[in-house]
Amino acid sequence: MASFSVYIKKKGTIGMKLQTLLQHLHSFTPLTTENPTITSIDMDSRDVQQGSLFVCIKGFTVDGHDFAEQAVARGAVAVVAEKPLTLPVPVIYVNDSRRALAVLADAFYGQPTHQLHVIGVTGTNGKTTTTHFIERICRHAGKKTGLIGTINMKIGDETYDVKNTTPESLVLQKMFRKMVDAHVDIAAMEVSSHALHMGRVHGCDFDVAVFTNLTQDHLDYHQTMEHYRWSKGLLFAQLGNRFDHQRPKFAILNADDAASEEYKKSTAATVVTYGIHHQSDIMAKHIEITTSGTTFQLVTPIETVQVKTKLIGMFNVYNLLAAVGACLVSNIPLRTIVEAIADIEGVSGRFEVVNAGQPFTVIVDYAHTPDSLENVLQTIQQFAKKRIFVVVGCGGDRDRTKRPLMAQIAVKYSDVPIFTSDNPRSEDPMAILNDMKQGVAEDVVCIVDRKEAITYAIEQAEKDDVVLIAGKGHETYQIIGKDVLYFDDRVVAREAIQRRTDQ
Ligand SMILES: CC(=O)N[C@H]1[C@@H](OP(=O)(O)OP(=O)(O)OC[C@H]2O[C@@H](n3ccc(=O)[nH]c3=O)[C@H](O)[C@@H]2O)O[C@H](CO)[C@@H](O)[C@@H]1O[C@H](C)C(=O)N[C@@H](C)C(=O)N[C@H](CCC(=O)O)C(=O)O
Ligand SMILES: Nc1ncnc2c1ncn2[C@@H]1O[C@H](COP(=O)(O)OP(=O)(O)OP(=O)(O)O)[C@@H](O)[C@H]1O
Ligand SMILES: N[C@H](CCC[C@H](N)C(=O)O)C(=O)O
Ligand SMILES: [Mg+2]
Repeated sequence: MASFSVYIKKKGTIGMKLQTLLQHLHSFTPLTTENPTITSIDMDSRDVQQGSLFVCIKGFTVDGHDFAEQAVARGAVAVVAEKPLTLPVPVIYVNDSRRALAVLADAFYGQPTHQLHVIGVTGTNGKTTTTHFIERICRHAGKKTGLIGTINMKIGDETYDVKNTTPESLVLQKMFRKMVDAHVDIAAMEVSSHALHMGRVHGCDFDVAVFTNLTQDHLDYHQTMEHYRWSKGLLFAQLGNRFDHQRPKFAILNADDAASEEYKKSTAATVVTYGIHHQSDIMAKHIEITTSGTTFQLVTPIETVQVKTKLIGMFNVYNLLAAVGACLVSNIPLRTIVEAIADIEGVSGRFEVVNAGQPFTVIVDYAHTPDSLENVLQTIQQFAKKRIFVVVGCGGDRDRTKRPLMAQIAVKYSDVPIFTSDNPRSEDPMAILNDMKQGVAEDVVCIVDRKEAITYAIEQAEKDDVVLIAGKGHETYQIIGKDVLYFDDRVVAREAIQRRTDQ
């Protein structure tokens, strides 16, 4: 709360004196005595308006320092930089401008996470699903909620577009401020390994940290599984190292995933475990999955209750257990949680059924990792009466080593695998398909155009078959080269079904 008193809000604009703001950069001795009023902080020169403090970030693509002059021309009154710059406004030099940005943003927006109950969810798969479950349970309990993740950011019903699963610190702190101003009680957010490693969440005062699972993804960025596991572990290691009984911190860990042992050791927070196979604080027992839903006995330290949900798939039982753990330590009554779970429909693009009256089942799912693809296909195998088709591709400019693995899984668990493009980005779509083919011995149908691939599957499918369209889920675009083209698996599938019906 220290800086809250200096956070000024007048006539719709906010402002803070430069010298006051700089006091938060503790290791820094200001070289300037100038003291302009800072009305915004920006990391993108194109967003700068009069009164901005522009922070130069060395990116993966370009160097923000190269845009400092442009930022000043647009009205920046001070600049934070790592390298010498000659500018007509004060320049504040720091060793690490991304880290400085996190500190400044937290201070500028009045340390909003100190005034919110923040639940962070990390793990390879299930972050979006689990945060959405937490949001729905909290709403059912009458709480005003905030949500940050892959699909969008939300305050109550209001939605905001996102570029990243976990945005940069500046975007995050601004959103948390908005949440505090809107009287949000609980915010649930996805915390990606990239964000943890790049320090996008420095300054976020999490109350609860949740771990879903760890399997292969993002080796393009992390290089090794050890680095990936360690990066995710930062959420637990940074969860506060003191026992503030007014504001206890909790780590909710998946006892069935080996990485939890490491995370348990790295956190000083109270650990609550959940699981199905290993003894844990919160457990699901006697699980029964049918095509219309799942029931299980939910064992908690409070009491054991029966749970009924419309969701299917063992992975969703795990996601529910993670959400139950997060909500219980956030003081949501168990009975309310169970009531809410009974109402939960799926999450957009996650095991989403496309029904246009066809005699076979079409499912769109965001599985884009080997483990998620395997989980989804295993779930489909449990209810499929006839053949399973899978239309799948792998993203360009992403972990190449997962391509042959995903291909192998598609072939292993389906009768008709069809390899196609996901988001090729800057890569040659044929080269991605070739990487996939390296994983399989036999010839697989390859149709580079995703629309054609989906259409092909739908035209071949017969009564009681299941068509899984994997990888893009809720996405409403396809990135080919630098072009972001409108594309929605659900719409393409529906149109293909319609064309077939009309024939
Ligand atoms: C590899 C990576 O993480 N890149 C992130 C990075 O972009 P970048 O380094 O390329 O930025 P840049 O374009 O070089 O720009 C550098 C600086 O110059 C500034 N600039 C640039 C142009 C200009 O005209 N003026 C200007 O000031 C930029 O605003 C920026 O401050 O910084 C950007 C701003 O924070 C991010 O949006 C961007 O995420 C890109 C879109 C991305 O795809 N990231 C992926 C890998 C990612 O982070 N994924 C995880 C989720 C994974 C999961 O769900 O499992 C995520 O959290 O999203
Ligand atoms: N707990 C889980 N374990 C394994 N697979 C899962 C789990 N939950 C969901 N999945 C599968 O992973 C896909 C992605 O789920 P979700 O979007 O919740 O994950 P995420 O962690 O948010 O992914 P991203 O890293 O892209 O943000 C789902 O469509 C489903 O196929
Ligand atoms: N958060 C994931 C999403 C991948 C979705 C998939 N459709 C792709 O483009 O690879 C990533 O950025 O790696
Ligand atoms: Mg997500």
